[in-house]
Amino acid sequence: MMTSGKDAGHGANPILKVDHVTKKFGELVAVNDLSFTVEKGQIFGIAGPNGAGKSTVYNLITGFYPFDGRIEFDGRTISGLQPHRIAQLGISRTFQIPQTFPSLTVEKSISVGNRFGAQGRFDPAYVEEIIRFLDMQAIRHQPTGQLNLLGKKKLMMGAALATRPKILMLDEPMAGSNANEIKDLMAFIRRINTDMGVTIIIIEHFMKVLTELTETLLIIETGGEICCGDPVAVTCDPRVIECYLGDAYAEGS
Ligand SMILES: Nc1ncnc2c1ncn2[C@@H]1O[C@H](COP(=O)(O)OP(=O)(O)OP(=O)(O)O)[C@@H](O)[C@H]1O
Repeated sequence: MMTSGKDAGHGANPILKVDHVTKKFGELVAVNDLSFTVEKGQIFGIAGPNGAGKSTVYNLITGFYPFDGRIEFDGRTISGLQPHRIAQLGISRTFQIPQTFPSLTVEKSISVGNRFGAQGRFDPAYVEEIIRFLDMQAIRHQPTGQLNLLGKKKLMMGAALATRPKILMLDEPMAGSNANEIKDLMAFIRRINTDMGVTIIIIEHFMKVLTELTETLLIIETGGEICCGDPVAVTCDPRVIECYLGDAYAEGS
């Protein structure tokens, strides 16, 4: 079903509402009166050309910059809160280039995430659960700097999950991965959503990943919405083909 992200707040069970949000860097309008709603339990995709404002949207949700408009998470306004406070309320994110502490072991890295999310309290049983979920029991004492790219990506998601988020925001998780790794990561992301019950927002350039994985897809350009709705319908939208996908994609799909 094709809807508009502007219908913010009309979903059955919203967990995140971005409501008329604008962010300017000097004269540059990076995010322009953008509204969208993410439903609890969803995998929600965001795509658009380079410089469209996708990462800035993540930075606004996670509290890195002040902005105009309002963001509501799980029934409360989070606009203006500090990043660590937003993280502790239950929004966690990963980065396109895996950010790990190279000299820390797998187990310690997951523990750091757990301590941070629980504001210093530590739950070793939950750390154990995450290590099992990652299938990293055999390499728990290995420094994360020795992991391959796929391992680092999963470890970064595991450390984020150790904070016990309600929403996990992934920034181009497939970047630099081959076809087999993409398949593996897609299955892993599905398990985070279904087995752990975590709502997921994913920025990605691989449209096949978005059409297979997401339930709702938002396309933005120059900071504003182009369209939002069922991912297959969105990729057939002439405005999306014109501004982002190009005719070659439309002919090949
Ligand atoms: N801290 C900043 N200061 C000034 N301009 C910024 C800042 N962060 C982003 N921008 C600008 O805002 C616009 C949106 O950038 P953003 O990184 O959000 O786009 P994006 O869609 O994530 O792009 P990409 O797909 O290339 O990662 C760009 O023109 C960028 O140069």
